[in-house]
Amino acid sequence: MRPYVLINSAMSADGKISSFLRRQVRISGSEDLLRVERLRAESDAVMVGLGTVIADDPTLRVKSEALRSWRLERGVPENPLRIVADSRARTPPEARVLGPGCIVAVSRYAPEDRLKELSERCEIAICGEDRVDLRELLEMLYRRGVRRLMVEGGGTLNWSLIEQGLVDEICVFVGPMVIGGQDAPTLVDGRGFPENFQRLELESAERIDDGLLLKWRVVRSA
Ligand SMILES: NC(=O)C1=CN([C@@H]2O[C@H](COP(=O)(O)OP(=O)(O)OC[C@H]3O[C@@H](n4cnc5c(N)ncnc54)[C@H](O)[C@@H]3O)[C@@H](O)[C@H]2O)C=CC1
Ligand SMILES: Nc1nc(O)c(N)c(N[C@@H]2O[C@H](COP(=O)(O)O)[C@@H](O)[C@H]2O)n1
Repeated sequence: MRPYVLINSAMSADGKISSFLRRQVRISGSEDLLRVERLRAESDAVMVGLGTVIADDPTLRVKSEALRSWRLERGVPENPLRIVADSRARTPPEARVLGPGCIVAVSRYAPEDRLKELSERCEIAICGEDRVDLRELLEMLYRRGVRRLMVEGGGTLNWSLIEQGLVDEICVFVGPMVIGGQDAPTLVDGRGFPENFQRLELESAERIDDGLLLKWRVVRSA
């Protein structure tokens, strides 16, 4: 058993989630950022890949006091669990995502000295041999009570999850800009499908800020 997995992202009109500089680009408008906050607050856990931690240094916490109180009233911690997929335990010790409530998922290849240092700042979950085994990680999260997992990128982690059939829904805000560049990260990077592309079903399309919010359901092949 695994949690319901929702990928949320913001991309430019040409499908990029950042520029070739790989630094955070503000694509979402204020209304979309509020929506993202609500999605976080409604999730049991929020996950990113190491590339996003290094590029954006996200907190992955719920910033709105009202939404944190809303969670507490429901008997859950102020913030969802924060998960980082990081096979070799390279998360910088000063990363803002670390602290109580953060799990760094590593593989058995992660060096002992890195694990020792990181384990002072977060919980460590060992899943997989060479790379984090995402299915194993999701099953572990389910056993810990995670029923709804929000994934906030980036393109490499999104690809691995989609390739392995571990995603149920994709929400993407398409912002009013062109970023361009063949080396700029896109919503889904990795190797890509040569054929038998993952099919999606459009659930809704809504105009928000100066862009479009698209919600897609991932179609399971029979
Ligand atoms: N506009 C948006 O909504 C968002 C944009 N971004 C952007 O995306 C870029 C980062 O994306 P990426 O470099 O693709 O990094 P990523 O965030 O997808 O992390 C990839 C890394 O995760 C680790 N990992 C461990 N196990 C893995 C597995 N089984 N499969 C895949 N990765 C695994 C590896 O170290 C891998 O290099 C940044 O430029 C950031 O600004 C990131 C999140 C959201
Ligand atoms: N929804 C959305 N819109 C954008 O324009 C973005 N650049 C991102 N990036 C993601 O948001 C994370 C920021 O997290 P904190 O607010 O620091 O907790 C960042 O890491 C990306 O995952 N998202």
